[in-house]
Amino acid sequence: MAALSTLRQPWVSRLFQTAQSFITGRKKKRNQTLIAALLVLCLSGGAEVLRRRRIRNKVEQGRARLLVRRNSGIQLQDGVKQVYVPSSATDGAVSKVTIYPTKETTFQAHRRLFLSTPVPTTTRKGGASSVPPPKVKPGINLAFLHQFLSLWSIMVPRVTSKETGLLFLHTVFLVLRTYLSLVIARLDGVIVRDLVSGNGKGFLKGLLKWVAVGIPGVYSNAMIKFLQAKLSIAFRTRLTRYVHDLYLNDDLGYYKLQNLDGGLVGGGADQFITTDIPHFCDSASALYSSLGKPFLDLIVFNYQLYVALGPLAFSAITANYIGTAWILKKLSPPFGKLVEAIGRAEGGYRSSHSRLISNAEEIAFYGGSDMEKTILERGFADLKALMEGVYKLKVKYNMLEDFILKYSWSAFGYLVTSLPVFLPAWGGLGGMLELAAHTATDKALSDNDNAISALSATLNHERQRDRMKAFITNKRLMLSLADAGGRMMYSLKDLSELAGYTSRVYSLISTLHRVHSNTYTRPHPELYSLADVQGGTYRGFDGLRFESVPIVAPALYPQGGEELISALTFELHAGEHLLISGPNGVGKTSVARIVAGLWPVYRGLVSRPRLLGGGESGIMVLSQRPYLSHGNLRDQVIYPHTEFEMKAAGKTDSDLSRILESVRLGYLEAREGGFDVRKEWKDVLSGGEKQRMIIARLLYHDPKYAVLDEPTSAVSTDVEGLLYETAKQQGITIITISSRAQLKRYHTFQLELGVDGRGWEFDRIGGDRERVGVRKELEELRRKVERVEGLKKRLVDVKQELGEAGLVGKSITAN
Ligand SMILES: Nc1ncnc2c1ncn2[C@@H]1O[C@H](COP(=O)(O)OP(=O)(O)OP(=O)(O)O)[C@@H](O)[C@H]1O
Repeated sequence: MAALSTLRQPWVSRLFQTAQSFITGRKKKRNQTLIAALLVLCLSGGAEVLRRRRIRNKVEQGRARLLVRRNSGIQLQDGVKQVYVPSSATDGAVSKVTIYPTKETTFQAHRRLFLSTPVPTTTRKGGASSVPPPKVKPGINLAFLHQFLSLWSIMVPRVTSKETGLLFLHTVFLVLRTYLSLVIARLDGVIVRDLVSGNGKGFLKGLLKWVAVGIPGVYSNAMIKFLQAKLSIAFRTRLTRYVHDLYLNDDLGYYKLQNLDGGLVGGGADQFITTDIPHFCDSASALYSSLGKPFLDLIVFNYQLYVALGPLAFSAITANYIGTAWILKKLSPPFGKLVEAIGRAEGGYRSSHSRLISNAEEIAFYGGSDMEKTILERGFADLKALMEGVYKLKVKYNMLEDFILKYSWSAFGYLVTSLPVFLPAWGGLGGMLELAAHTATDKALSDNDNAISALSATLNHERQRDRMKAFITNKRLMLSLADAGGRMMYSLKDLSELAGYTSRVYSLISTLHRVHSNTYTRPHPELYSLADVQGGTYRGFDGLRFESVPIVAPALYPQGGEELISALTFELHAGEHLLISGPNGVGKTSVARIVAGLWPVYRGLVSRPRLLGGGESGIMVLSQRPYLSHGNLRDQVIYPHTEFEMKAAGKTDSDLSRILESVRLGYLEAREGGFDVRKEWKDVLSGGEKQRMIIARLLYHDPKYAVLDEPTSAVSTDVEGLLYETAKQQGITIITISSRAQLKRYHTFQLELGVDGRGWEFDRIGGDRERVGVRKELEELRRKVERVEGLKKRLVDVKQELGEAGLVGKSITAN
């Protein structure tokens, strides 16, 4: 209590206040200082972060530019790759793209979608069979739905994926646009009403609202187009990466698609990937807005008209839609099929051009431009004829479509909007208003009262204005509805075209899946069918062994292959170099194709090293035609390694210089301006240089075994010896495919193919059998020489006899 009373003293409270103000003042100041300090700290921290980020960006940009120049990327965990691509054509800026590979489990899950199309085909007895028809005609049918949904699962893999966000945003703007159309329809009616009734204030207010609605209107229109393009790119990215993962992997899809599987009709895989996928994506993303928006409009506007005009109008509109859709569907040409046919013709025409580009030099040597022109013109004429046919069909269809959708629908629209006026009992809300107005006027007239008559005239006037407003609003709604309906009907055509693209993209992916999973199930009577591969390959053998393996040239599935060599058997170990020889076309290169897994092992067993490439457990196959890749000089030596892999393997540019030196290509680095220079190497290097470059590649990868197909046909004999010696010194066991007998000296064994047709002989060079063979050949030659000597002697004798008889002139000599 005493303490309390002390506190109540005025001087105490004054002191307390002074202290408090001092403290709060100090506190305020301190707080201010603290805030200022914090602000300075934040600002300087932020500036530092920005500075570091700028430096990091600069370093990263520098490194990225280097990677772009060096044709390389960064390999992350789980096969994730980071590549850099130029993002601006002018300032050399690059942007980072992270590519996630498709998981094997995803492919497995998708197989059931792409390898068996569950199209129910009801048999006559009523039973259902789910066997997929080999080729369903593209069109709006169940197969299309299945194909589209299968592709959709690739384009939008998860609910949480980016594409779902884009679709959602797209939908938001579509709804917004529909809402704005509704607002505009109402506003239109109000403005006309105010104009007719001379209500200036209301008219101006209406105009202002009209302009205000325009701003979100144009924004939503622009966004719809933008999001449609974004969607198309997003779909294309997903599909292209998926296809790349199936196309370019260890299963050699890119080879098998052309040489073993006949699933792709009309154009090569390039046409499908670069043309059909984009067409499909554009068409799919456009369809979402061209179908989604009118669909939404139909629901909203129909409801509005139902309220305004009544159930009769609604039923008439619905019947009109169904009737129109039925007529158009009945009379429309098969757009899906036509699109597919055009795609096929485009593919053929394009592949003729690609062939011309890749064989330009050979064709130029022959002066074959006339022949090539004929081929190209024929291809284009096919395409043109097809396109003209399609456009002719489209003209008729467009006339019918326009007449129905524009003229007959407008007339129908007027009819429906007049319902409340002429048939008020059937005219919904509008009709009810009309009826109410009628009753009021009639009452006024029957009352015969002047004041009420005047009121009735005003009511009449009012009714006319409302009628005008209702008519304008309903007419606009009808126009929007007709537009929406029209777009729905037009999109029937788009849908058919989409079906055509869908069919092509689906056939690409299902063929790739079939190659990837080796699913050839259709039974076939042929002996060597892809559905009847009984042999196998064991990867992990230190050497090369064939056990009763027939060499079979495959035909496109479902046809069977042709046997070239029967049941080949031989075994080879490290250090035993083999020469495979035989006449042209007998199947020498085919042995390499089987080793590399390009062709199937129909019967028997092939055992080979584990990897197809360099290193202790690798076998490398170098083809007859030297392949030079896109990229710089370094890439030619290290192919198929990237620079990143080269560094990971502990190799440097000076190692490459040494290798080039050893194949007598040391001058290239200086002549071409270093390892980073990019050129079209297949045009820059001569035939011999190309072959030496391929040997350099072999020395770089340093495999334990190497199959070389005619590796030195274009190099001089001294270089040939040097190349073989260098490769052997490196410990590479060489299997050469060549019919040149002088290569025997570099090999231990010889495999002769085509002995008595499909036979073969495997023997040690200089071995007993060969020695016996050579001896036999020598004896044969000796016998022939003896016979020649005998003939010569006989000739001299005959001449002598004839001379003595005086029958022959002096012109005959012994020679
Ligand atoms: N992709 C293929 N599909 C079907 N048959 C093929 C294919 N490639 C080659 N052939 C055929 O297989 C046979 C053997 O071809 P291969 O290339 O193995 O002959 P080769 O003995 O190496 O001939 P060359 O000495 O002329 O190089 C030839 O008749 C050829 O026409």
